[in-house]
Amino acid sequence: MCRASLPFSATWKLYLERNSRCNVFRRIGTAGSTWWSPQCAAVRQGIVDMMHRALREPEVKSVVICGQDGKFCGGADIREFGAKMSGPPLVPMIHMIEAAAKPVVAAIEGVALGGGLELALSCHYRIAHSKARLGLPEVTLGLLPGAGGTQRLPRLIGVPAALELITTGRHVTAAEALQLGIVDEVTDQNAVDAAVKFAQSVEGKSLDARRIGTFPCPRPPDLDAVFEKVMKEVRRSARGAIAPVTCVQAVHAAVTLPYAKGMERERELFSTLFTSGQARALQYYFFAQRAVSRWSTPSGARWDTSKPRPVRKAAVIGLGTMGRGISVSLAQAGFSVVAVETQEKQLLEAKQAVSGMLERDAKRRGAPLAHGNIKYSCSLKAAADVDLVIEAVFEDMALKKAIFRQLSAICKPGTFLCSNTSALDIDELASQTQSPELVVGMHFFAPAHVMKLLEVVYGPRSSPEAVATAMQMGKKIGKVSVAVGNCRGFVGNRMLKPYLEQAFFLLEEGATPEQVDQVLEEFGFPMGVFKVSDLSGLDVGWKVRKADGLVVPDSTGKSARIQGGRRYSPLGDLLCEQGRFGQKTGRGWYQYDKPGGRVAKSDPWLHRFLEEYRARHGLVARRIDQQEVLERCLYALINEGFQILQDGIAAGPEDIDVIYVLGYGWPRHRGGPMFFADMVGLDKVLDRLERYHQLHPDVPGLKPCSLLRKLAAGGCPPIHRWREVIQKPHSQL
Ligand SMILES: CCCCCC/C=C/CC(=O)SCCNC(=O)CCNC(=O)[C@H](O)C(C)(C)COP(=O)(O)OP(=O)(O)OC[C@H]1O[C@@H](n2cnc3c(N)ncnc32)[C@H](O)[C@@H]1OP(=O)(O)O
Repeated sequence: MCRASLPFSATWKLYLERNSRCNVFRRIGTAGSTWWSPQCAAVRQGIVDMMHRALREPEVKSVVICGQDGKFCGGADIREFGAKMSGPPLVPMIHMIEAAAKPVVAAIEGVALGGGLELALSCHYRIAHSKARLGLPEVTLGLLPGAGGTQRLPRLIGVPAALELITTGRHVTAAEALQLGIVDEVTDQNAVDAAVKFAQSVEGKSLDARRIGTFPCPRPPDLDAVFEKVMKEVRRSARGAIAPVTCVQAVHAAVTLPYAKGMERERELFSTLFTSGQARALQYYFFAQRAVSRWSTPSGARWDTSKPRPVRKAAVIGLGTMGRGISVSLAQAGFSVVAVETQEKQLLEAKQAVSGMLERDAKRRGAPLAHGNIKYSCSLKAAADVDLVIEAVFEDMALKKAIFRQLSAICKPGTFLCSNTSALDIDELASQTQSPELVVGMHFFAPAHVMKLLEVVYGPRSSPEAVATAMQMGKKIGKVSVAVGNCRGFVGNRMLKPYLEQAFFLLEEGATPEQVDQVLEEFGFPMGVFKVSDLSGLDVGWKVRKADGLVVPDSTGKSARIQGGRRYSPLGDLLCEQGRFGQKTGRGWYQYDKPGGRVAKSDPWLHRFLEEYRARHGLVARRIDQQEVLERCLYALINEGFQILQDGIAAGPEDIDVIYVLGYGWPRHRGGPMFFADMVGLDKVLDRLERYHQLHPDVPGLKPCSLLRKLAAGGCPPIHRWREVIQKPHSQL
């Protein structure tokens, strides 16, 4: 089967030059798809057979390998990794190509990624189209380039550049590939024609200096120091991911071992990664990120049946931190933006800040400045003729409602009205407007021009067209958009609540912020929960809790630890009462050298405060081990994830996992919270939650959700089968 419509599934053609004088080429082999599938075996078989013929037939003087439909090769078909490999193995095939006595030229159009680039590196010459992209992205899938990539690339472009490309998986443009020395020529014309011409020009020339496997690997004079430094940096940024570290080991082998031994080492290291849970998690995540674009809602609205409306001009209302970031994102993507802030002074400040952000970004990306795309105004009336509005004012329902009422009167009919609220009821906002079907949430994450995630929140009255338009708009501004239902906190912030709650309870029971944070950081989060709270500001949650009536003393005048029959920890409120709002005040769960300081230091005051708090409430501190910290925080969060699936707020586990990886720092190599639950075992998660709930019956967040029970009772089906078990509730959408 030919899957030529998929960019990764390049179909191979092998052109052999029959007669260089009259420039006639005969297509002698075509096979579909990628390395691992049956078709892929056919591809390799095709290449091996044709190479044998090309080498045998005296009239053939050179060979050009190219893809079909303008794509060289995106590498292996990830879905086939589990299958048994058949057909000729890849590594002997690339050795055969490299050893060929006639010149073999790779004509690279579209992409040459992973195994695709490794094949190209085995050719004697590489000619790329100017729009092609090349890279070894295996590390992002939990692997390393296992067909000689870690041995050939450092020989070709040097150790530092190869390490950078292999440990990050970064794709490079053809121009950069030329500069690095990965390709020999770049053309704006037809790359296959150019490669054929090139092949003719090198016929009969010696290939001794063209076989990368025979090159000595450049050896930095201070080899040990170089690798030690790189390893330290890679370990730090990998946050527990094993593939980047293993990639460094493989490149080290290229420098320290002869080629054949280096290849053996590459294979051994590849095998350890190939069967690892991290590779499974990263490959799951690869597809999850693509699956979220195929959104659906409980009422049956879907990505493929709902048409978005074109948006050319958009307004952003409120130019605080979020509004500024959103304006920058829209302007950079070419939208015409009206940025509104009602106070003149704030408008001026925002204008300066936005201009600075646009300038820095243009410089970083080498892109043109997008200043001209933004007009500033103090009046909501400036939004009269826009196609879509994103309201990003302070998180206050009364204020937002007033704005939605005004917008509904001011904007032309059909304008979509969106809110960047992170938790408030979208339907309540919609009820203020004449056309509630045009209202959806567009929840950005700070900093909005950097973070890739967008939660698109549909209310019960949002039209499929409004959801589709917001989803498409997200895509246009480079976000990964996930459609979610309307409830307090939507998906991300709703799951955060039980997680935070557990962290507070653990402090009450004897843990310290340092201990909890260390466990979470060792798990792979860039920052523990208390450091994140200090960064975002403790006062934000305090205001919400006050508005919810939670910040009240009990009958003895102490802060209440039970609210509505549920356990409640007032620790965060008590810190705020002391003016400790986190980094901004220089004090929070940690201390900082000054207000706005970034480096968290342990604070003896906080430890004394916790001891006094426990004494006041008759709590006896106990030793809490790492496992309990991790399980209580993560399983409470995961349990809420199951509840969200059960309530139909997220359509599938992939939506939750993408939100957590992109929005909340969940380590990618652990796939996301729902994938992690699947890896741990649903029965084990259930068992531990039951145990913790028995010990803490006044914490509803620890009571296992019925969907989790159902899945466990059903034999713990793998994650890709959960959707079959999730019952879709009825909705009016
Ligand atoms: C000793 C043993 C030696 C073994 C050595 C051989 C091993 C080789 C390892 C590899 O080659 S690993 C694979 C390396 N390649 C990649 O990681 C490429 C991943 N894909 C991409 O970067 C992009 O998809 C693309 C190719 C640049 C195209 O991007 P575009 O934005 O145009 O399209 P997408 O939406 O991303 O993808 C379209 C469609 O295709 C599916 N897909 C893409 N790549 C793969 C793949 N490698 N395997 C399977 N499926 C792939 C993607 O999921 C989309 O389909 P969907 O149905 O919408 O999900």
